[in-house]
Amino acid sequence: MNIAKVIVDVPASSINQTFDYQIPKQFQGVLQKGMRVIVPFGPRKIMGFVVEFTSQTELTKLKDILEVLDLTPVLTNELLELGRWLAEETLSLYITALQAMLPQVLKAHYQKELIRLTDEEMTNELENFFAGRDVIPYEEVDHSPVSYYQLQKAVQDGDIAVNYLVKSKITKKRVTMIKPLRSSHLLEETLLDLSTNAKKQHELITFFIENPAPIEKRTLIHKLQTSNATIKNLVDKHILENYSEEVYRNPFDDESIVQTTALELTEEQEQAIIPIKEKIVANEHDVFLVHGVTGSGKTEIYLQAIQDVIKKGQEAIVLVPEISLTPQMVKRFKGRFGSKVAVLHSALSSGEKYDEWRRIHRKEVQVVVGARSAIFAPFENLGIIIIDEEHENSYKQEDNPRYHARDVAIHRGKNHQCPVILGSATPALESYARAQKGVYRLAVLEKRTNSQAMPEVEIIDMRKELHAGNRTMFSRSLKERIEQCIQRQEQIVLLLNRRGYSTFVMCRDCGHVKECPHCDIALTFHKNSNQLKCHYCSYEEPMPTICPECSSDLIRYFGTGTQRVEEALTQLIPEANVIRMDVDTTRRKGAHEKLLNQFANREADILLGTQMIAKGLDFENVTLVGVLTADSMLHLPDFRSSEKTFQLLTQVSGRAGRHELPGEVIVQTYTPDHYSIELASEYDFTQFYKKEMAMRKTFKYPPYVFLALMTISHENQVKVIQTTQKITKMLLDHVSDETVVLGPTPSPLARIKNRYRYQCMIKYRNEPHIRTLIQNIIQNFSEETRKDDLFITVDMQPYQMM
Ligand SMILES: Nc1ncnc2c1ncn2[C@@H]1O[C@H](COP(=O)(O)OP(=O)(O)OP(=O)(O)O)[C@@H](O)[C@H]1O
Ligand SMILES: [Zn+2]
Ligand SMILES: [Zn+2]
Repeated sequence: MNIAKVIVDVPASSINQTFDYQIPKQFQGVLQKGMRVIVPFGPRKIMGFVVEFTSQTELTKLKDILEVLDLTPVLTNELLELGRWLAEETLSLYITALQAMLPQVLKAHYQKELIRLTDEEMTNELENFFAGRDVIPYEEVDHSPVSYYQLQKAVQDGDIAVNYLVKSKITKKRVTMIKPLRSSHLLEETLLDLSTNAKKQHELITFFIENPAPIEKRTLIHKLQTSNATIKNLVDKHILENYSEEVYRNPFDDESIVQTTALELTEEQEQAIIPIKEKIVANEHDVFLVHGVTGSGKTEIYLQAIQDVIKKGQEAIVLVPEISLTPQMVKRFKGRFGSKVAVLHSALSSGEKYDEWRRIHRKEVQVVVGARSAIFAPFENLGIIIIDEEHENSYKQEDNPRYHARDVAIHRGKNHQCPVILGSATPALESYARAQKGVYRLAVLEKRTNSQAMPEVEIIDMRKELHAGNRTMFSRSLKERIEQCIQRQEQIVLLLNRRGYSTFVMCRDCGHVKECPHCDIALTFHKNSNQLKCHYCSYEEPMPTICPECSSDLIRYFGTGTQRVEEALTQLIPEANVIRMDVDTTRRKGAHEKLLNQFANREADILLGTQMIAKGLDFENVTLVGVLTADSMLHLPDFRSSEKTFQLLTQVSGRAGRHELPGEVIVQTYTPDHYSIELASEYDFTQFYKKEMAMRKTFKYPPYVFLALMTISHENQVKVIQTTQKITKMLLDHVSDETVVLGPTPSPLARIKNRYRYQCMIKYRNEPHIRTLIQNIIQNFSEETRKDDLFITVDMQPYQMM
C-alpha cells in the first residue's frame, strides 16, 4: 500500500478523478487519508488530498509525493465520503466539495517565482530586471520591460528557471510575552544597582517584583504607560526576557457571559423534547420538525437536547442563519455550555475562523454554533444536528458546490445515527409537506412561553393613505402608535423590507432610469459618496445633475433606502431617537453588536433596519413593530415570493411583546388583500400552507416537482440563445413525457458584466438519470467552455431564480 490516490487542486472537469503517486519512504506509515499533500502535476507543484491507498497502479512510472502538509488528517473518512456524495448530488467537482468543508486558510495558494541559474552576464533587460537578486516573484514580469519571449528564451537556454511554490496560508496568531529572568529578590538587588535616572526601568522592575508572572507585552505597555525601548533595554541586559507564544484568537468576550441553567420546560416544550431525547439515548437517526410560534422557546429545547448529547460524550452542530448569529444568540449557547462552544461566523477574520476550526478539530469543544458551512465541522461522534430557522434561504449555497445545508445535515445524521432537528415558526413548504407525509416527525408549539397572545396585527392600506393626502411613507396610524410608544418609554422595531427595492435614480420628466452599462440593472445611489454603483460588477459613476436623455435637472433618486427613512422619520417625529441598522452601518467589525447593545440599553427608541433585524432578536421592551413596505418582495420573479413574504412578516411580528408587555404590529402595504399578507397577520400558517400548496400544484413547483436550473452565459447573445436552444432540445429528447423543460428564456438578470444570460428550467418528478443526463450535456460543450469562454452552470435545487 505505498501508492496514494490523490484528488488534486485543479478545478476542471477533465481532472475530476484521482491520480496515483508513490509514497516516499519517509512518509510511509505516516501518511493518512484526508491529509493534504503537495504533488508534482505537469510542470507545477500543487496541493491535493489523499483519499485512498493502493498497492497497484496501471501506470508504469509514478511520481513521488513531495511534501505532506498535515500531521493529522484535516478531513475525516466520513467527510471524504460526504464530499463524494455532495459532488454527485450537486453536480460539482470532488475537489470543490472537499475545499468547501475546510476553512479558507487551509486552501493552498500558489506562487510562481523566477530563479537565476547562471553566473554569466544575461541581457541588459534581464540584468536590470533581476537587479542583483537570485529569486524574484513571477508577478514582477507584468510590470517590467522584459518580454515573455525573452523570458522563454532564457528558460530554454537554461539561464533562468520558473519555480512553482505552494503555500498553505496557515497563520497562527502569536503574541509577545515578557517575563523576568531573575527571581524577585534578585530583581530588588538589580533595582539598587540601577541609576536613579532610569525611572522608567525602575517602574518596570518594581512591577515584576510584585507580579512575576509572564505578561503580554501589549498589556504591559498599556498598563505601565511604558515604552518598547524601556523593555528592550532590560531585555538586552538579560533582566527580562521576551518570547512569543501561540494564542487562539477569541473574538467573543467570554468573560462577560453569565452562566445559565436549564429552565423548567413548559408542557408543550416537554412534549416536543421527549421523542428527541429518546432518539439521542437510542443512537437513532430521525428528523424532527419543530414548528413553534416565535417566542415559544424552541431555543431552550435545542439547549436541553444538546445537554443530553454532551453528557453522553457526543458532539452537537447548531446552524443558525448568518444574520441571526448575533452576539445575543452566541451568548445563549456560551451561557449554557461555556468554553465547550466554538462559533463559526463569516464575519470572523480567516485567522479567527481557522482558530475556531482547530478547536473543533482537536476536540477541545463539543458544540459548534455557526452559519451554513459549520455543517462540515469535523466532529467524529455527532449526537445531534440542529438547524434553527430552517426555512432560511441562506442555508443554500449559491456557488459551487450548490448544496443545501439541510440535505447535508440529514446525510450526516444518517452517518452518525443521530437525530436532526429542524426548527422554525414558518417552516419551508418542502419541510412541512414532508412532516405531513410522515417523513419527518412534527412537533408543534402553539403558545409563547410567556403565555401572552401573539401581538395583534393591523394592516394599513397605503393607497388609502395617499388618497387621504398623506404622501409620507408613514401612515397616520403608524405615526400615532410610534408617538404613543415613545411616550410610554417603550421601544419600536421598524422594518424596511428592502429586497427588490433600492435607491435607483430616475428622471421625473422623462422617466429615464440610470442603468449599469454592463449589467441589466438599475444603478444604486450611495449618498455618502454621491456615487451611483452597480451591485453586480462594481461599476461606479458620479450622480448626474442633469438627465442624460432629456437634460432635465429633475433627476432624483427613488425608492426608500434606510437612510432616507431615517431622515423622514426624524422629521416627522423629532423626539424619536433612531438606531439605523443596514449594510452601511454594520460594515465595521463589531458595529452590529454595538448597535444592538445600545438598543438593548434603551439608548434609542427605534431600531430601524432591513431584513437583518427581523430575526432572532429578543428585547423585552419592544412593544411595537412596524413594517413599512410589506409587499416589495411580492413581485419578484420567484415562485417563492409569497412564501418569503409570509415568513418575513411572521418573523418580524414575533419581535414584539416577547416578555411581560403585550405587543402590537402595523403592516403597511399596497396589496392588503394578498393572502400572504392577510394570513401572516392572522398567524395562520396552516391556511397559508394549504393555499400555497394549491398554487404550487397548479403551476408545477416544488414540493410537487423537483427543479433543475441551467444557466448559460456568453458575451455573444446569439451564441447564448443557440446554445440554450441546443441544450433544451437535448434535454427534451431524453426526459420522460411527464417532465417539463422550459426554455430558452432570458434570465431575470439578463446581462451581468457584459455577459448575456439565458436559462432553461427542468421540472421533474421522476428522472432517475437526470444528473447523468445533465452531466453528459455539459460534457458535450466542454470544448466551448474551455476555449470560447462559454459558461454553463447548473443548480439542482435553485433558490435564486435570477
Ligand atoms: N420553559 C421556559 N420557561 C420560561 N421561559 C422560557 C422557557 N423557555 C424559553 N423561555 C424564554 O422565552 C423566550 C423565548 O424563547 P426562545 O427565544 O427560545 O423562543 P424561540 O421559539 O426560539 O423564538 P424565535 O423563533 O422568535 O427566535 C426567551 O426569553 C426564553 O428565555
Ligand atoms: Zn429625463
Ligand atoms: Zn454592472
